[in-house]
Amino acid sequence: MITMDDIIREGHPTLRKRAEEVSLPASNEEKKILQKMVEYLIHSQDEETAEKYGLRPGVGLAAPQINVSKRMIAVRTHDHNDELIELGLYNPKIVSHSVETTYLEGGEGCLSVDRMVEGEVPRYARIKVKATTLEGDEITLRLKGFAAIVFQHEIDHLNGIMFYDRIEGNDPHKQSLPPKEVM
Ligand SMILES: O=CN(O)C[C@@H](CC1CCCC1)C(=O)N1NCCC[C@H]1C(=O)Nc1ccccn1
Ligand code: NI
Repeated sequence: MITMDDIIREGHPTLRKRAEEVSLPASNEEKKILQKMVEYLIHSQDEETAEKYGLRPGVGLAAPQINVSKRMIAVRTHDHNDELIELGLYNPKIVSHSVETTYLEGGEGCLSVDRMVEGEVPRYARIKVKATTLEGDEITLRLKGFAAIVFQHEIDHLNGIMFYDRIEGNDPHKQSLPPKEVM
C-alpha cells in the first residue's frame, strides 16, 4: 500500500517535471500503480486506517507525488450533487473552462508540502475534463465547485505546477532581478 513514505516532498525534482502521457491501453504496471493511488485516498479517508498507518487524508493524488512521472491521477471526493467521485484517470485534460474563477476558502494544501502556505489559489469555477478511466473507458466530466478545484490541483501536478505558484504575487515567471541602476 502507498504510505506517506512513498510521497515525495517539495524540492524533489519530479514535482517540477511535465509528466509523460500514458500510451493506452495501460500496462499492468501502470494499472497497478493507479489502483494503489485510488486505494491511498480510500485508506486516508478512513479514520482508523489513516490513524493506523499515519496517512494524511487526501481527496486527490497525482502520480508525480509518488515519483512516477506519468499523467495519472486519482480523485476521491463528492461533486456538487454530493455524489461520490472515486476515479483513477489516465491523461486527464481540461478541454474547456469558465472565464469565472473561484478559490478554496482558507487556501490549499498539498501532501507534498509540509508547511502552511497562505493565500487564495485562483481556479476556474467550471471545467470540462476528458480522460480515460482505470477501466479503459474514455469519459467527459463537467465539474464545478470543490471537485473542479481538486481536478485542477491534480492536473497542475502533471505539469510541474504547485498550488502556491498560483498565489498572487508568487508569479514564477517573474524572476527577481537586481534593481536597475538609477539613470
Ligand atoms: O495533489 C494532491 N494532494 O496534494 C492532496 C490534496 C489535494 C487537495 C488540496 C486542495 C484541493 C485538492 C489534499 O487532499 N489535501 N491537501 C493537504 C491537506 C489535506 C488534504 C485536503 O485538502 N483535504 C480536504 C480539503 C478540503 C475539504 C476536504 N478535504
Ligand atoms: Ni498536491
